[in-house]
Amino acid sequence: MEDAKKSQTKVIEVRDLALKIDDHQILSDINFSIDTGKFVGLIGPNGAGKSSLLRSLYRYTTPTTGEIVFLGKSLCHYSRQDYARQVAVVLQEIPDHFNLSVFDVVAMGVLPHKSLFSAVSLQDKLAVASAIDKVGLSDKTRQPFSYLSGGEKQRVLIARAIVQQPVFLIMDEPTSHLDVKYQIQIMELAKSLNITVLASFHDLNLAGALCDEILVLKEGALVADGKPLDVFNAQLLADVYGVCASVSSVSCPYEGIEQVPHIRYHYGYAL
Ligand SMILES: Nc1ncnc2c1ncn2[C@@H]1O[C@H](COP(=O)(O)OP(=O)(O)OP(=O)(O)O)[C@@H](O)[C@H]1O
Repeated sequence: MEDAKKSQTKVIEVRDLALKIDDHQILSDINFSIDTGKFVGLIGPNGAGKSSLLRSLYRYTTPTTGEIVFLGKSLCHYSRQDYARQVAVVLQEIPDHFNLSVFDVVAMGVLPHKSLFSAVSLQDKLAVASAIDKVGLSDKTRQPFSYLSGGEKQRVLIARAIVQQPVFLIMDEPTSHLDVKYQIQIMELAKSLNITVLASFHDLNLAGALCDEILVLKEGALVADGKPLDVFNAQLLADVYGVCASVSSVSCPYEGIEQVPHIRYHYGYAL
């Protein structure tokens, strides 16, 4: 089974996906796949359907039509627990983990791997402590989660995902509460996990610098996908976001990538 998982080149395939709620067509005709180990950014303006698409992928929402295939098998053939063991989710809304400490919230990451009533082992505790350290919150390990700032809570949820050791990590605007240092740190951390990631972004320069591939949603449809340098251009930014911008190519700090796009917005054009 482990070997079968590793040999899959595609972690996720989305085929002809559409989502309609009441009379509202939220997503239509979505087709894409993500290869193992890729870090993919999902971008698009407010209301484009990014969260709706991600919700379908982590099984919160059932698409109206189409199919999602995870590691070669249709999602409907996975039990909830089996899927939860392999897919971690970090959301922009921060759940209120009433009365739980930072340690307890991060330790929830080991639960999908445990049978009912089995205890958290010493090895689990070390993994939890190590993940808390990685996100820079060791000094807050015993603090109640509810006392943390929005950015600190977000970092705790990333630590929980690290502990879960998923095959696939889905992140819905994970940097929305973070200051610029932690925006970069958290996304670099997600990248360093060397797992397959699909993350939605509003910061296009951050997405362009970090992602192997970009998916662009507009009004519920996938209008572009490819490498950041191929996707980001002035025409696309005008068409999708209605902004005037120029895109240049700059050298990249990350190993294996030579050039990344850099977007410069021109303000005042809408006046
Ligand atoms: N349960 C629902 N019922 C009706 N409409 C919905 C529902 N969920 C989402 N929508 C609508 O679907 C569209 C896409 O919403 P979604 O939250 O997926 O967009 P988004 O790209 O994530 O936006 P943002 O960048 O603002 O977070 C919006 O018009 C939203 O109002």
